[in-house]
Amino acid sequence: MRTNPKSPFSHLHHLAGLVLVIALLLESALYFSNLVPRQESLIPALGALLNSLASATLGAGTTFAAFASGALVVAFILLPIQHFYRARETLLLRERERLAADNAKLARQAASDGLLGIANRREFDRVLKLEWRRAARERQPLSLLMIDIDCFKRFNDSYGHQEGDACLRGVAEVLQAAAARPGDLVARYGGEEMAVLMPHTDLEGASRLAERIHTLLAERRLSFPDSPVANHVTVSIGVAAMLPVRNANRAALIRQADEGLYIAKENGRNRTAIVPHLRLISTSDSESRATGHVQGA
Ligand SMILES: Nc1nc2c(ncn2[C@@H]2O[C@H](COP(=O)(O)OP(=O)(O)OP(=O)(O)O)[C@@H](O)[C@H]2O)c(=O)[nH]1
Repeated sequence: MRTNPKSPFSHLHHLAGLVLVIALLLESALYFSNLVPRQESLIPALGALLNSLASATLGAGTTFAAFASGALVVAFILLPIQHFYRARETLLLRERERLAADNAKLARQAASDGLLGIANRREFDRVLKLEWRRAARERQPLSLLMIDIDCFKRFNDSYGHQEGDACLRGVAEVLQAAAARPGDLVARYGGEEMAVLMPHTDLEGASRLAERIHTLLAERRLSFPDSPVANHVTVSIGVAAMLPVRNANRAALIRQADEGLYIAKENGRNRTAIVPHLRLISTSDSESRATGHVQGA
């Protein structure tokens, strides 16, 4: 059926349709472009605009028609679209949170030893590098304990590798209980050798921690009747401390603690050997030798 082009109702129809289409396009465009926060719907504002436009130009009857068609558009087009995008947004947010949690878990796994649950060698190297630089910046001492289970080969030979693994876990737990400061790092350095890195700690503080490890281990009494040292699991510990200098060779700290460990083993095991050099170390003197000072446990 053809409509009379001069009929005011026909103009009203076109105008209302045009306004509604523009409203719909505007709402969608704003949604897609992120120009307004998505929590703030424009729908009430657009409804009010439609109403005032219609009543100003066309009178009460047509106001109702505009309001009714606007309400239909809102109910059947705009609200479902809004609902769809909000649901999608929630889904994306959850997915992002899940990915962040997965990434954190993967990073933790990559940094820790699968058997002992303490930091692995890679993480130790990473943290040593960072702490060395920080200590140089803050002119603070950095200490290191190198810890080795005594006669562990005999332990494995006597009780088997599974018991050996349990023993390693027990020692790692003792180290974690002893190194209680938030900055301390307990790591598996390799095989049955573990390390504790202590920022802001001098030789005296590090030696106290070494003694605490011997005491806690004796209290824990991890059974080792075949040990030639004691009838429980014991460790030997090398202690070193330095005042690092940026760009200096941090391997010197490891070398010094290793030297202490060697001396502790040589002197009968189940003891601590302190390499007593709290000194500024530079690239040139990093090769110089440390002399060992032995302390019984
Ligand atoms: N069960 C178990 N054993 C390990 C692991 N890593 C290294 N070992 C064992 O640790 C033992 C280390 O032995 P050695 O280096 O000879 O030293 P030790 O017997 O502890 O003697 P001292 O260090 O001189 O007291 C070896 O038998 C390794 O097989 C591990 O993850 N699990």
